[in-house]
Amino acid sequence: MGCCDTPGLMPVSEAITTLLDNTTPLTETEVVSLVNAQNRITAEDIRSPLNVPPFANSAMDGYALRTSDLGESHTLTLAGKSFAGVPFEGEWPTGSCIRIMTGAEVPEGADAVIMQEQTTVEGDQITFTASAEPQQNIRPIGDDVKAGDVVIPKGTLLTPREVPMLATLGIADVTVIRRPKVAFFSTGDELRQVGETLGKGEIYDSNRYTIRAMLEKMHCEAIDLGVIPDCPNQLREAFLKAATEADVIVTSGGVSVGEADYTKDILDQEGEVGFWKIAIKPGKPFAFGKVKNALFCGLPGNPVSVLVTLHVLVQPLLAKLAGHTQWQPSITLKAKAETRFKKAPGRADYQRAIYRTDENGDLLVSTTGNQGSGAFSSLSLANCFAVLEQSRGHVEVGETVTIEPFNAVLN
Ligand SMILES: Nc1nc2c(c(=O)[nH]1)N[C@H]1C(S)=C(S)[C@@H](COP(=O)(O)OP(=O)(O)OC[C@H]3O[C@@H](n4cnc5c(N)ncnc54)[C@H](O)[C@@H]3O)O[C@H]1N2
Ligand code: MOO
Repeated sequence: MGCCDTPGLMPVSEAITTLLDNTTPLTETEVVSLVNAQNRITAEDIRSPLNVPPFANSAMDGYALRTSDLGESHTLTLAGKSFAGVPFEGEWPTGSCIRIMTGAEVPEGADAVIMQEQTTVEGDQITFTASAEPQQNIRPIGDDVKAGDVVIPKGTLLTPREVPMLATLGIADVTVIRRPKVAFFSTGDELRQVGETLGKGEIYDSNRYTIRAMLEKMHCEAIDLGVIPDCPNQLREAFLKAATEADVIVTSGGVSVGEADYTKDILDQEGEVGFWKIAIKPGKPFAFGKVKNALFCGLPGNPVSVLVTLHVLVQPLLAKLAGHTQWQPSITLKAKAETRFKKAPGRADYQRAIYRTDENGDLLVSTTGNQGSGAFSSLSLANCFAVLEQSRGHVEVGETVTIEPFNAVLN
């Protein structure tokens, strides 16, 4: 145990390492058409079947010529036209030039294109008002991609930065890794569905909405098993059903030490507990383990704890399971505190905060208010987490704070 560790609580970095060490990437693949390939992960290196561009073409509307033909007069005779899709074919004599459009194939022998703004035209006599460097305004064959190059490596998430690239290569079908199946349920006798009327002591089940929304943003197949009451037998059944249907089980609630907190006991009975309790706030009683072949992530019931533990702990696990090899945690930046941040040493706090750039370009960060584990309203005001290190106490105005801008999953 290091100097700043808290007895019984695993440091966040160690918890993430353990989660990843227990996660084996999926290997089953499926073929999807390119229109359905967004948000999928490539199962193999994708090599280009062609050069891009596939032929030398013009970057400008103008005239293709041989620079050696530009004599003292700078005037050449028009000998033909090359349009995108309708290239010039045939011979063009010395001393002539070819009208060419952007994207059109450069005629054999031409070594430059002069843009039409740098010409005067009289009948078929084209006078060039600027000189030309060899290869000027010509996009050579294979300038962007060479045939046979690996364009998209295995394990890449296909986004608007990759899908059009595959279209450019003429690739209609993509072999991708199957999506992780994640079964989830909430636990608690107090939980009602939205649309129902609340009785005494009851609240709405919001955690399943958090879990579903984040799983979908993480491109998983989300299997909603509903709300399970605080009843050991029903919980046991839900555990076993989830384990047969999914690669990962995510639950909310019942992982603390209360008399109706059965989740960890059932994990212990039906599977194995990997670890329990992390030095994180919110999210301390997070439980990790296995039920049959499924990984198990037991999130604490408090609504902000659910979002934070999904983000900090479950997200890396799912990225690895999904076979996403380039996945990185969100970037962190340093910002100056504009407000005080209340904190007790002992756990790493993920506080809801808002950062901005001041007139000097410096990053500033302030709290969005109530940091209680159930206070969800301060989340929608926030654009980042203020990540306050485990050993740290209160942060005073002017001190430096590590911030983690919300990534695509939370935006
Ligand atoms: N004696 C101790 N008590 C508590 C400890 C502790 O160490 N010793 N830890 C506290 C911490 S930290 C957390 S976090 C919570 C986690 O408890 P559970 O995971 O057992 O969660 P529940 O008790 O079931 O619920 C906590 C809270 O969240 C509400 N909740 C639960 N599910 C939902 C849902 N689906 N949607 C909305 N809200 C939900 C629930 O009503 C409770 O208010 O334990 C502390 N206690
Ligand atoms: O860890 Mo709990 O999530 O602080 O409230």
